[in-house]
Amino acid sequence: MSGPLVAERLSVGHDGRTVVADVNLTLPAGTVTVLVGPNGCGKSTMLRTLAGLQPPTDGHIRVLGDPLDKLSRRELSRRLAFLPQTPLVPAGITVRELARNGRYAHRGAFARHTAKDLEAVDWALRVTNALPLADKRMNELSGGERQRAWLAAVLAQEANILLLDEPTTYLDLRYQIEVLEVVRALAHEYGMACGLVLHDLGQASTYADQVMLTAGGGILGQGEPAEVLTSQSIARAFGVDVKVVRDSETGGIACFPRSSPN
Ligand SMILES: Nc1ncnc2c1ncn2[C@@H]1O[C@H](COP(=O)(O)OP(=O)(O)OP(=O)(O)O)[C@@H](O)[C@H]1O
Repeated sequence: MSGPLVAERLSVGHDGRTVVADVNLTLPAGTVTVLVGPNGCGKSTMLRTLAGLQPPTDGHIRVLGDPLDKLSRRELSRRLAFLPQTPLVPAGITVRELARNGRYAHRGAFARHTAKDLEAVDWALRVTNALPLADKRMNELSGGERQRAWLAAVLAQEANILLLDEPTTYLDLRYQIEVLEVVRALAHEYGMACGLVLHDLGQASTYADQVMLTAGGGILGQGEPAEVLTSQSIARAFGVDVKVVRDSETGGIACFPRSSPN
């Protein structure tokens, strides 16, 4: 499979210690890929490595055909946008200013914003339903509003690839759905390659075109949610005995515990 983001025989980790080994992964254009797995299995490490924020312990990553480690920070930012779990908010900044900062990769450090920059910012604010928040300061927003503002900022970057680390954390159900609907639209309507980490297997199976199940230092399954997220694979990955019920309309699953974890 080809795609804007391709990793071959990728191993990731920290301080020379490999956390996930030997992964082949493609994020195709126009699809949502969701990484799931137990706490500490290496999902964030994987995403940060794919985003170029830390080097792999082994293997190769290509971004739009070019080796990631050969791209300048600015060139990489034009191709790939990353939203970490807890991004730091610059003091006193408004939502529109934050989104404008997302245009950094498209202009010089001291250059003025062009009409194209302003257009991209407006588009990003509109798509994320953040236009009504545009002139509010980030520190005046609720968690859900702030998350939409961050999403607008990474969208304003107009990258081909979007990586989001647990974008639904701290959000109530409505905002979780809203963020996931935006991500799905970005993939299916705008052709972006979206990769995100989620803990909720129901949401992962509903919104993912492909799922990657990580545990025990490797990949237990990769493919369509219905193939990957079974009671057997969930038992192996999470050490829990669950009955998996699939909703025929949405493809989403619900997990019902059959016994307590030991
Ligand atoms: N900066 C770091 N330095 C050293 N080890 C780290 C660092 N960050 C994470 N780790 C370790 O790497 C492993 C994987 O962590 P990671 O955060 O990638 O897991 P995760 O699957 O995202 O977990 P969670 O679901 O809890 O967010 C863990 O053992 C963790 O302790």
